[in-house]
Amino acid sequence: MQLLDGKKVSEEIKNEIAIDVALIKERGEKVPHLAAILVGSNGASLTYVGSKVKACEKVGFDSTLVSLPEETTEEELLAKINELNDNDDIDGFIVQLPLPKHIDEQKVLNAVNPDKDVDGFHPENFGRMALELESFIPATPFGILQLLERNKIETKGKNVVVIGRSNIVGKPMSLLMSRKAYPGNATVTLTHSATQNIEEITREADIVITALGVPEFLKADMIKDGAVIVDVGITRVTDENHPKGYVIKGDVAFDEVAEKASWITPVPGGVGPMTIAMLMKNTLIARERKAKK
Ligand SMILES: Nc1nc2c(c(=O)[nH]1)N[C@@H](CN(C=O)c1ccc(C(=O)N[C@@H](CCC(=O)O)C(=O)O)cc1)CN2
Repeated sequence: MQLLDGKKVSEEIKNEIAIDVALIKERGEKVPHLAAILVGSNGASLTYVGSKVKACEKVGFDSTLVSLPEETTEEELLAKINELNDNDDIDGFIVQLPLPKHIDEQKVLNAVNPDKDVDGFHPENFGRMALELESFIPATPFGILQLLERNKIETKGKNVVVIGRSNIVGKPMSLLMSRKAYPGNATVTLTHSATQNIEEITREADIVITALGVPEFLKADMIKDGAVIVDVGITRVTDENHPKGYVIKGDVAFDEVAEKASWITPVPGGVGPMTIAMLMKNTLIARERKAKK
């Protein structure tokens, strides 16, 4: 078994971005500027947004964190989004998900200017991605593509099984793996909560990408020998013996699955850090596209 090391690959990508930023500075141009909107104080979201701000510092971007209280209304959030849409200094921005239940998530994502939508969640970007046109690719699927490509994993003609149909990971991932370009050109099965006998489907997979959020869902007897396993799950499970009070569990029963897999992502240190690195990449792309206009 070989590790699909997201920590290592994400550092490589951030170093490459930092070199590009140094060149931007040398030319006397403005460095990319990412803004993040966080509504409420969900512990995991605070961590992720903190990692995004730290990554901006590392690669040399400007960053702005907009923290809004849990009680923020949909109208107030939409007003903030319009402000960022109109602010020429901001190249790209994200709205950290999930949002509090009283806010309509899709309505909010629809309000982001597609040119600044570095999460790739706006319907225009999603549609363009599906049509294999230039678009922003959501950071987690983009990160998985990079992990496969940089480890030279063959995908053409392979059976890929995606578990989970979220708009952030499962749906875009299934579209990307079925597109013509590498990594892709695979035969894709998108499974979800209504899928029956899922183990019969996963056992046929050359590559399993699981984004379910159920700790240790994928067991060794559900995969075939030599399969590539990509674990997107990051569930916080309470553990009073741990200094943080929780441990992070993936969707994969790592030890037993690793014995059968050819490649596997660890959790933590797999897909998570790639998500952050690819958000940086999308922000750089947003800046470059704007500079060309
Ligand atoms: N607007 C968005 N919201 C959310 C996204 C997203 O891409 N855009 N994805 C997830 C959360 N997420 C980024 O926002 C994210 C999740 C996990 C990690 C990560 O590095 N995880 C570490 C463990 C960190 C920890 O919990 O201590 C790892 O896997 O090694 C980064 C980003 C939902 N919301």
